[in-house]
Amino acid sequence: MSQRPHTPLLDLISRPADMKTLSDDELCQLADEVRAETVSAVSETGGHLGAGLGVVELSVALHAVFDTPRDRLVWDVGHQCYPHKILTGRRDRIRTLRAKGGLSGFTKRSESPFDPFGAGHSSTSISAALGFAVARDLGGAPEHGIGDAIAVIGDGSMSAGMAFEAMNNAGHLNRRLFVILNDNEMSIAPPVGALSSYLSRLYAGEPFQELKAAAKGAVSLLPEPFQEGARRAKEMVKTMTVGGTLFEELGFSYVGPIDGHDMESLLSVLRTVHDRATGPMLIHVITKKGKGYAPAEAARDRGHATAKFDVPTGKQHKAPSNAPSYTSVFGKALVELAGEDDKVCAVTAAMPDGTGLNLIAERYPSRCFDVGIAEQHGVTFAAALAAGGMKPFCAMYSTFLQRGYDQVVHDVAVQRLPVRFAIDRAGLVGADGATHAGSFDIAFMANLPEMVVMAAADEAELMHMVATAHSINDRPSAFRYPRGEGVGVELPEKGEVLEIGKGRMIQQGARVAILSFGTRLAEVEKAAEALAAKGITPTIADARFAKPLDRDLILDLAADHEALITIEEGAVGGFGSHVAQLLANEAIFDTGLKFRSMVLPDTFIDHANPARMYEEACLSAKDIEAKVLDVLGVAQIGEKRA
Ligand SMILES: Cc1ncc(C[n+]2csc(CCOP(=O)(O)OP(=O)(O)O)c2C)c(N)n1
Ligand SMILES: CC(=O)[C@@H](O)[C@H](O)COP(=O)(O)O
Ligand SMILES: [Mg+2]
Repeated sequence: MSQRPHTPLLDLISRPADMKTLSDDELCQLADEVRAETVSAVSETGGHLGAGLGVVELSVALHAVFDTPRDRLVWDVGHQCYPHKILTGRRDRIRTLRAKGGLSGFTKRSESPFDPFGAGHSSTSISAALGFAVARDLGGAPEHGIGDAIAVIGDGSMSAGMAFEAMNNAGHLNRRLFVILNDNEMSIAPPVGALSSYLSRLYAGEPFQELKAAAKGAVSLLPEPFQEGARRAKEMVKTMTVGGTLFEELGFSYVGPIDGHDMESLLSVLRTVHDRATGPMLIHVITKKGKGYAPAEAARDRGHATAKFDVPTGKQHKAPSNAPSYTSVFGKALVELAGEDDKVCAVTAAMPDGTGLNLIAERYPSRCFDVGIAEQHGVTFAAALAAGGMKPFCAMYSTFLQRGYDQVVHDVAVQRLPVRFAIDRAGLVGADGATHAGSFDIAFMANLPEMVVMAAADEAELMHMVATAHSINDRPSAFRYPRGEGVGVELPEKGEVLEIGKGRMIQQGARVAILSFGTRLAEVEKAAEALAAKGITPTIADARFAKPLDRDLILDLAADHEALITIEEGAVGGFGSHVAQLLANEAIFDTGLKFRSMVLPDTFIDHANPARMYEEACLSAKDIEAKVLDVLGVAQIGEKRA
């Protein structure tokens, strides 16, 4: 970080309009201050650091040149938006990032008019910016009007099909639209794929001053001093095997590559394109993830995400762990299986470390596939691996699997192919908030014919479910487990193959039975302790399977108890709904059984730590205890939590 003494300019900037009077030198100074403020804030909050540090100059330059919020600036994923938040009236709350009641870690429409489109999942920005451009041209938002539409998308996010669907449409619609390709040669992990290699080839070995404006019209859009270099670059590009850049072939004018940390280049190119562009334009900006903060620049993930840390050393303050994470238990179990069975293979969509597949990638690299941010392709690719005789484990976060859902239905389930879905980050995930919550997978997987759906109650159960999924060769299966540490149970040497569709009894009690699906079981057991003190001993069972249901277990529990309560870390439509359907169809409600289903509330829950989120969702031990007392008609002393 620059150490030069200066009068703090950031104190004078409460919104981008305040930047309009700053000189270019002052904008450079402002960028240094924004970088220091970003590092300082994230050291206190934790969060996504590296991506934001890489776009500090770009954020300042975009706000200096464009007229936000009238011009709609759309950040892809939104994990790089902290500098943007600092510049757009949220500096006073920047140290509340990702905490309950604080700023979101992503862009969010309800938070600020400077966030015209919310994000969290990748590769949506070009579609959104194009939508704004067309709304503008059709006279939308007549009160304030819509000016320009600008998408800022990273090289990793550019690999997704959705980005290309938008480019395809934008090239055809031919509206004035800016796509800034922020190329830092990083995704969360190093980027993979032919597109990544292509982008590198676009600037390999070229000094930045030799701006390659390969598009016919683009040369004239560049500032005078750059035009000669650009002409030469254009000649050079003509000699390449491709006829022009891929982006030009799609109907965009291409400008770049530009050094995204050189404010002078950024400002002059953005001013020129701002003044002269008529159609869609792609500006290729080269940046460094983690730029300007040495510990981030040196980290394997370039500081992509961090816990709170000490600024001078970069040392992160991580709470000591008491148990292995579910992710690592899954990753190790899969490596073991892959050692025993050479048909086992694995697919991740740009999350090798996050899903634990880094372990199999290291040990059996030829059987682990990082397909990039391409969940749809990843699922279909896994389907065909299965059709071709392999045993694929498709490991995705619950929230990102949503993007591959048609492929789950059409390519996997309809064809009854034995893809094993390892669904990580199931349930509420904490600081990433609503966009990343794994709330829907039980519902959207369990409604598919023949799909086997399991949820692990603890990390030993997860090992059994990996083994069980491996053994299912005639249909698809899925097992879900949450973010974070397990409960600390002893791990078996090897996972056991479970009997399909059979749950397990945890405790035999009377009057009320609690049937848990997944890791709420620990809270159920806590609630049972509190209930024991009140003379109530609930029966507790772990369903293990949402599909097929353990009919015998459920019907026995229903027959032997006054009340049956189901609980799961998922939205309505999941496990509890399937149990209710069974009870209704078997006319069990006619017998007077009291049935309650505890699910996530029908609302999107904002970021907080997971325990707080589950309290808000009324799925914690206290809520389970209250539900039992309520269903049994036992009077409760004390107040109900608001
Ligand atoms: C659909 C989807 N899949 C996966 C992710 C997880 N994810 C968040 S950021 C990221 C990497 C993005 O890389 P890039 O766009 O190059 O941005 P950078 O972090 O390099 O600035 C990934 C894989 C996501 N947010 N959305
Ligand atoms: C921005 C994004 O989508 C990812 O970086 C995500 O925040 C990762 O989540 P985990 O921390 O649970 O791996
Ligand atoms: Mg990147």
